[in-house]
Amino acid sequence: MRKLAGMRVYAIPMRARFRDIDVREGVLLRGSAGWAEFSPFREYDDAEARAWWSAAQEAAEIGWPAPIRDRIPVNATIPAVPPERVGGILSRFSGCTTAKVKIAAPGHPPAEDLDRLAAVRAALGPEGKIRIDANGSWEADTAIRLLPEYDRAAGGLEYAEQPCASVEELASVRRRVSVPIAADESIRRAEDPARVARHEAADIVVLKVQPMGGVRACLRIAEEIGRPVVVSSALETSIGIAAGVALAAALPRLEHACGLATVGLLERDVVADPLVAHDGALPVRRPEPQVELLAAVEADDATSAWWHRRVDRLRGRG
Ligand SMILES: O=C(O)CCC(=O)C1=CC=C[C@@H](O)[C@@H]1C(=O)O
Ligand SMILES: [Mg+2]
Repeated sequence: MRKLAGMRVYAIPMRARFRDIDVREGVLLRGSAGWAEFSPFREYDDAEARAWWSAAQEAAEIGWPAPIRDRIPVNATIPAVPPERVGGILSRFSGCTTAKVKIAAPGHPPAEDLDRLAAVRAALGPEGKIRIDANGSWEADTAIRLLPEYDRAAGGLEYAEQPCASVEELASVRRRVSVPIAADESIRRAEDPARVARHEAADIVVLKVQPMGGVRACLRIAEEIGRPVVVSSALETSIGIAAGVALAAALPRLEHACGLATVGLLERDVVADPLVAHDGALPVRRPEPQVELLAAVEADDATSAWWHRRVDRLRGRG
Protein backbone atom coordinates (compact mmCIF):
# COMPACT_ATOMS: atom_id res chain seq x y z
CA MET A 1 0.00 0.00 0.00
CA ARG A 2 1.51 3.35 -1.03
CA LYS A 3 1.36 6.00 1.67
CA LEU A 4 0.45 9.55 0.67
CA ALA A 5 3.40 11.87 1.17
CA GLY A 6 2.88 13.80 4.38
CA MET A 7 -0.24 11.86 5.36
CA ARG A 8 -0.66 11.56 9.13
CA VAL A 9 -3.36 9.74 11.06
CA TYR A 10 -4.31 11.33 14.38
CA ALA A 11 -6.32 10.18 17.41
CA ILE A 12 -7.22 12.87 19.98
CA PRO A 13 -9.32 12.31 23.14
CA MET A 14 -12.37 14.57 23.61
CA ARG A 15 -12.66 16.54 26.86
CA ALA A 16 -16.28 15.37 27.13
CA ARG A 17 -18.08 12.68 25.17
CA PHE A 18 -19.69 14.28 22.10
CA ARG A 19 -22.12 12.43 19.80
CA ASP A 20 -20.86 9.15 21.31
CA ILE A 21 -17.28 10.02 20.45
CA ASP A 22 -14.57 9.84 23.11
CA VAL A 23 -11.61 9.92 20.75
CA ARG A 24 -11.65 11.91 17.50
CA GLU A 25 -9.72 10.39 14.61
CA GLY A 26 -8.79 11.50 11.14
CA VAL A 27 -6.11 12.15 8.58
CA LEU A 28 -4.02 15.24 7.94
CA LEU A 29 -2.35 15.53 4.57
CA ARG A 30 -0.37 18.13 2.72
CA GLY A 31 -0.78 19.10 -0.92
CA SER A 32 0.51 21.92 -3.11
CA ALA A 33 -2.03 24.39 -1.65
CA GLY A 34 -1.48 23.48 2.01
CA TRP A 35 -2.56 21.09 4.77
CA ALA A 36 -5.97 19.46 4.72
CA GLU A 37 -8.04 17.34 7.08
CA PHE A 38 -10.04 14.25 6.15
CA SER A 39 -12.07 12.99 9.11
CA PRO A 40 -15.44 11.44 8.23
CA PHE A 41 -16.87 9.65 11.25
CA ARG A 42 -15.96 5.96 11.46
CA GLU A 43 -19.47 4.69 10.84
CA TYR A 44 -19.85 6.53 7.52
CA ASP A 45 -19.51 4.34 4.45
CA ASP A 46 -17.30 5.21 1.49
CA ALA A 47 -20.19 6.74 -0.46
CA GLU A 48 -20.79 9.23 2.35
CA ALA A 49 -17.06 9.80 2.97
CA ARG A 50 -16.52 10.79 -0.67
CA ALA A 51 -17.67 14.38 -0.17
CA TRP A 52 -15.31 14.68 2.81
CA TRP A 53 -12.49 13.53 0.53
CA SER A 54 -13.41 16.18 -2.07
CA ALA A 55 -13.22 18.84 0.64
CA ALA A 56 -9.75 17.60 1.64
CA GLN A 57 -8.67 17.66 -2.02
CA GLU A 58 -9.84 21.24 -2.38
CA ALA A 59 -7.92 22.28 0.75
CA ALA A 60 -4.77 20.39 -0.24
CA GLU A 61 -4.60 21.10 -3.97
CA ILE A 62 -6.68 24.19 -4.81
CA GLY A 63 -7.10 26.40 -1.73
CA TRP A 64 -10.10 28.57 -0.91
CA PRO A 65 -11.82 31.70 -2.27
CA ALA A 66 -10.68 35.08 -0.97
CA PRO A 67 -12.14 36.19 2.38
CA ILE A 68 -14.38 39.24 2.68
CA ARG A 69 -14.11 39.47 6.50
CA ASP A 70 -11.23 38.86 8.91
CA ARG A 71 -13.01 37.66 12.05
CA ILE A 72 -15.74 35.05 12.50
CA PRO A 73 -18.07 35.31 15.53
CA VAL A 74 -18.45 31.86 17.08
CA ASN A 75 -20.66 30.03 19.56
CA ALA A 76 -19.72 27.87 22.52
CA THR A 77 -20.71 24.22 22.07
CA ILE A 78 -22.04 22.40 25.13
CA PRO A 79 -22.22 18.59 24.97
CA ALA A 80 -24.99 16.72 26.82
CA VAL A 81 -23.32 17.15 30.23
CA PRO A 82 -24.82 17.57 33.72
CA PRO A 83 -25.50 21.22 34.69
CA GLU A 84 -22.52 21.40 37.05
CA ARG A 85 -20.13 20.90 34.12
CA VAL A 86 -21.58 23.76 32.06
CA GLY A 87 -19.47 26.52 33.65
CA GLY A 88 -16.21 24.65 33.10
CA ILE A 89 -17.02 23.96 29.46
CA LEU A 90 -18.15 27.53 28.77
CA SER A 91 -14.87 28.83 30.19
CA ARG A 92 -13.08 27.27 27.19
CA PHE A 93 -14.98 29.59 24.80
CA SER A 94 -13.53 33.00 25.60
CA GLY A 95 -15.99 35.84 25.04
CA CYS A 96 -18.70 33.71 23.37
CA THR A 97 -22.16 35.12 24.06
CA THR A 98 -23.95 32.43 22.02
CA ALA A 99 -24.07 28.79 23.14
CA LYS A 100 -25.26 25.73 21.29
CA VAL A 101 -26.51 23.06 23.66
CA LYS A 102 -26.81 19.39 22.74
CA ILE A 103 -30.14 17.90 23.83
CA ALA A 104 -32.24 14.75 23.42
CA ALA A 105 -29.30 12.38 23.83
CA PRO A 106 -30.56 8.78 23.81
CA GLY A 107 -31.48 7.56 27.30
CA HIS A 108 -31.53 11.03 28.85
CA PRO A 109 -34.92 12.48 29.89
CA PRO A 110 -35.97 16.02 28.90
CA ALA A 111 -35.63 17.13 32.55
CA GLU A 112 -31.83 16.79 32.23
CA ASP A 113 -31.85 18.99 29.13
CA LEU A 114 -33.99 21.60 30.87
CA ASP A 115 -31.56 21.75 33.83
CA ARG A 116 -28.64 22.10 31.42
CA LEU A 117 -30.41 24.92 29.56
CA ALA A 118 -31.16 26.75 32.80
CA ALA A 119 -27.48 26.44 33.80
CA VAL A 120 -26.38 27.84 30.41
CA ARG A 121 -28.78 30.79 30.71
CA ALA A 122 -27.55 31.51 34.26
CA ALA A 123 -23.95 31.50 33.00
CA LEU A 124 -24.57 33.60 29.86
CA GLY A 125 -26.94 36.15 31.39
CA PRO A 126 -30.02 37.65 29.74
CA GLU A 127 -28.17 39.02 26.69
CA GLY A 128 -26.73 35.63 25.67
CA LYS A 129 -28.17 33.58 22.82
CA ILE A 130 -28.95 29.90 23.25
CA ARG A 131 -29.58 27.43 20.44
CA ILE A 132 -30.26 23.71 20.85
CA ASP A 133 -29.40 20.71 18.67
CA ALA A 134 -31.45 17.50 18.86
CA ASN A 135 -29.70 15.76 15.92
CA GLY A 136 -33.07 14.66 14.54
CA SER A 137 -34.05 12.68 17.65
CA TRP A 138 -37.64 13.80 18.11
CA GLU A 139 -40.87 12.82 16.37
CA ALA A 140 -42.74 15.89 15.11
CA ASP A 141 -45.36 15.60 17.90
CA THR A 142 -42.66 15.49 20.56
CA ALA A 143 -40.93 18.52 19.07
CA ILE A 144 -44.17 20.46 18.94
CA ARG A 145 -44.87 19.61 22.59
CA LEU A 146 -41.34 20.09 23.97
CA LEU A 147 -39.96 23.07 22.06
CA PRO A 148 -42.06 25.65 23.96
CA GLU A 149 -40.87 24.04 27.25
CA TYR A 150 -37.24 24.15 26.16
CA ASP A 151 -37.74 27.74 25.00
CA ARG A 152 -38.97 28.68 28.50
CA ALA A 153 -36.19 26.79 30.32
CA ALA A 154 -33.59 28.50 28.15
CA GLY A 155 -35.13 31.94 28.69
CA GLY A 156 -35.63 32.16 24.91
CA LEU A 157 -34.07 30.12 22.11
CA GLU A 158 -32.26 31.59 19.11
CA TYR A 159 -33.23 28.44 17.17
CA ALA A 160 -33.64 24.67 17.34
CA GLU A 161 -31.29 22.70 15.07
CA GLN A 162 -32.66 19.57 13.43
CA PRO A 163 -35.36 18.76 16.04
CA CYS A 164 -36.65 15.93 13.79
CA ALA A 165 -35.03 13.74 11.17
CA SER A 166 -37.04 14.39 7.99
CA VAL A 167 -37.60 17.53 5.95
CA GLU A 168 -41.37 16.96 6.10
CA GLU A 169 -41.31 16.82 9.91
CA LEU A 170 -39.15 19.93 10.12
CA ALA A 171 -41.63 21.77 7.91
CA SER A 172 -44.57 20.65 10.04
CA VAL A 173 -42.86 21.63 13.32
CA ARG A 174 -41.85 24.97 11.84
CA ARG A 175 -45.47 25.76 10.97
CA ARG A 176 -46.59 25.01 14.55
CA VAL A 177 -43.94 26.47 16.88
CA SER A 178 -42.53 29.97 17.12
CA VAL A 179 -38.92 28.85 17.78
CA PRO A 180 -36.96 29.24 14.51
CA ILE A 181 -35.79 25.96 12.95
CA ALA A 182 -32.31 25.22 11.57
CA ALA A 183 -31.50 22.30 9.27
CA ASP A 184 -28.23 20.39 9.67
CA GLU A 185 -28.49 16.67 8.80
CA SER A 186 -31.25 17.54 6.27
CA ILE A 187 -28.55 19.48 4.43
CA ARG A 188 -25.33 17.57 5.06
CA ARG A 189 -26.70 14.03 4.77
CA ALA A 190 -29.28 14.68 2.03
CA GLU A 191 -29.19 13.77 -1.65
CA ASP A 192 -30.73 17.14 -2.43
CA PRO A 193 -30.05 19.87 0.17
CA ALA A 194 -32.37 22.30 -1.63
CA ARG A 195 -35.43 20.25 -0.57
CA VAL A 196 -35.21 22.12 2.75
CA ALA A 197 -35.92 25.37 0.92
CA ARG A 198 -38.62 23.95 -1.35
CA HIS A 199 -40.50 22.56 1.67
CA GLU A 200 -39.95 25.74 3.70
CA ALA A 201 -38.56 23.46 6.38
CA ALA A 202 -35.98 25.79 7.94
CA ASP A 203 -35.28 29.42 8.78
CA ILE A 204 -31.52 28.82 8.92
CA VAL A 205 -29.19 26.30 7.30
CA VAL A 206 -26.11 24.81 8.92
CA LEU A 207 -23.24 24.17 6.51
CA LYS A 208 -20.22 22.00 7.25
CA VAL A 209 -17.38 22.02 4.76
CA GLN A 210 -16.24 18.39 4.89
CA PRO A 211 -19.63 16.65 4.54
CA MET A 212 -20.72 19.10 1.84
CA GLY A 213 -17.65 18.52 -0.33
CA GLY A 214 -15.68 21.73 0.17
CA VAL A 215 -15.86 25.48 0.57
CA ARG A 216 -16.94 26.16 -3.01
CA ALA A 217 -19.66 23.51 -2.85
CA CYS A 218 -20.99 25.16 0.32
CA LEU A 219 -21.00 28.59 -1.28
CA ARG A 220 -23.06 27.20 -4.17
CA ILE A 221 -25.55 25.56 -1.79
CA ALA A 222 -25.85 28.74 0.29
CA GLU A 223 -26.68 30.68 -2.85
CA GLU A 224 -29.18 28.09 -4.04
CA ILE A 225 -30.98 27.84 -0.68
CA GLY A 226 -31.02 31.57 0.00
CA ARG A 227 -31.40 31.28 3.80
CA PRO A 228 -29.10 32.65 6.53
CA VAL A 229 -26.18 30.29 7.07
CA VAL A 230 -24.41 29.05 10.21
CA VAL A 231 -21.07 27.49 9.37
CA SER A 232 -20.30 24.70 11.78
CA SER A 233 -17.46 22.26 12.31
CA ALA A 234 -17.29 18.51 12.01
CA LEU A 235 -15.20 18.43 15.22
CA GLU A 236 -11.89 18.88 13.45
CA THR A 237 -8.42 19.93 14.53
CA SER A 238 -7.45 23.50 13.62
CA ILE A 239 -6.48 22.21 10.16
CA GLY A 240 -10.08 21.25 9.33
CA ILE A 241 -11.52 24.22 11.20
CA ALA A 242 -9.53 26.54 8.90
CA ALA A 243 -11.70 25.35 5.98
CA GLY A 244 -14.87 26.27 7.90
CA VAL A 245 -13.33 29.63 8.72
CA ALA A 246 -12.56 30.13 5.01
CA LEU A 247 -16.21 29.43 4.16
CA ALA A 248 -17.54 31.76 6.85
CA ALA A 249 -15.08 34.41 5.66
CA ALA A 250 -16.24 34.13 2.04
CA LEU A 251 -20.02 34.05 2.51
CA PRO A 252 -21.74 37.18 1.21
CA ARG A 253 -23.79 37.43 4.45
CA LEU A 254 -23.05 36.12 7.94
CA GLU A 255 -25.67 36.97 10.55
CA HIS A 256 -25.22 34.28 13.20
CA ALA A 257 -22.33 33.04 15.31
CA CYS A 258 -20.71 29.97 13.75
CA GLY A 259 -20.12 26.58 15.40
CA LEU A 260 -16.41 26.62 14.65
CA ALA A 261 -14.92 26.95 18.12
CA THR A 262 -14.88 23.21 18.74
CA VAL A 263 -11.11 22.75 18.98
CA GLY A 264 -11.68 23.54 22.67
CA LEU A 265 -13.61 20.25 22.94
CA LEU A 266 -10.46 18.31 22.00
CA GLU A 267 -7.74 17.56 24.52
CA ARG A 268 -4.99 18.53 22.07
CA ASP A 269 -4.45 20.19 18.73
CA VAL A 270 -1.77 19.95 16.04
CA VAL A 271 -0.92 23.64 15.58
CA ALA A 272 0.99 25.95 17.91
CA ASP A 273 -1.62 28.71 17.70
CA PRO A 274 -5.00 26.88 17.63
CA LEU A 275 -8.17 28.30 16.09
CA VAL A 276 -9.94 28.75 19.43
CA ALA A 277 -12.28 31.57 20.42
CA HIS A 278 -10.84 34.88 21.61
CA ASP A 279 -13.33 37.63 22.40
CA GLY A 280 -16.06 35.46 20.92
CA ALA A 281 -14.47 35.13 17.49
CA LEU A 282 -11.93 33.22 15.41
CA PRO A 283 -9.37 35.04 13.25
CA VAL A 284 -9.38 34.28 9.53
CA ARG A 285 -6.10 32.46 8.99
CA ARG A 286 -4.73 29.07 7.99
CA PRO A 287 -2.42 27.58 10.62
CA GLU A 288 0.22 24.92 9.88
CA PRO A 289 0.74 21.79 11.97
CA GLN A 290 3.88 21.43 14.06
CA VAL A 291 5.97 18.30 13.80
CA GLU A 292 6.12 17.65 17.57
CA LEU A 293 2.39 18.23 17.99
CA LEU A 294 1.62 15.86 15.11
CA ALA A 295 3.84 13.25 16.74
CA ALA A 296 2.01 13.68 20.06
CA VAL A 297 -1.38 12.78 18.53
CA GLU A 298 -0.22 10.03 16.18
CA ALA A 299 -2.69 7.14 16.06
CA ASP A 300 -1.70 3.57 16.91
CA ASP A 301 -0.82 1.15 14.10
CA ALA A 302 -4.25 -0.48 13.82
CA THR A 303 -6.07 2.88 13.65
CA SER A 304 -3.55 4.22 11.18
CA ALA A 305 -3.89 1.14 8.93
CA TRP A 306 -7.71 1.52 9.00
CA TRP A 307 -7.50 5.14 7.83
CA HIS A 308 -4.93 4.34 5.14
CA ARG A 309 -7.28 1.69 3.78
CA ARG A 310 -10.17 4.16 3.78
CA VAL A 311 -8.12 6.75 1.90
CA ASP A 312 -6.83 4.16 -0.57
CA ARG A 313 -10.40 3.06 -1.37
CA LEU A 314 -11.47 6.66 -1.98
CA ARG A 315 -8.48 7.23 -4.22
CA GLY A 316 -9.52 4.17 -6.22
CA ARG A 317 -6.73 1.90 -4.99
CA GLY A 318 -8.65 -0.18 -2.46
O1 LIG B 1 -22.24 23.58 15.79
C1 LIG B 1 -21.47 23.55 16.76
O2 LIG B 1 -21.55 24.34 17.71
C2 LIG B 1 -20.35 22.54 16.82
C3 LIG B 1 -20.37 21.40 15.88
C4 LIG B 1 -21.41 20.36 16.18
O3 LIG B 1 -22.28 20.56 16.99
C5 LIG B 1 -21.36 19.09 15.50
C6 LIG B 1 -20.24 18.71 14.84
C7 LIG B 1 -20.10 17.41 14.32
C8 LIG B 1 -21.11 16.50 14.42
C9 LIG B 1 -22.39 16.83 14.91
O4 LIG B 1 -23.02 15.86 15.67
C10 LIG B 1 -22.56 18.18 15.57
C11 LIG B 1 -23.86 18.76 14.98
O5 LIG B 1 -24.81 18.02 14.83
O6 LIG B 1 -23.99 19.91 14.64
MG1 LIG C 1 -26.25 19.60 14.27
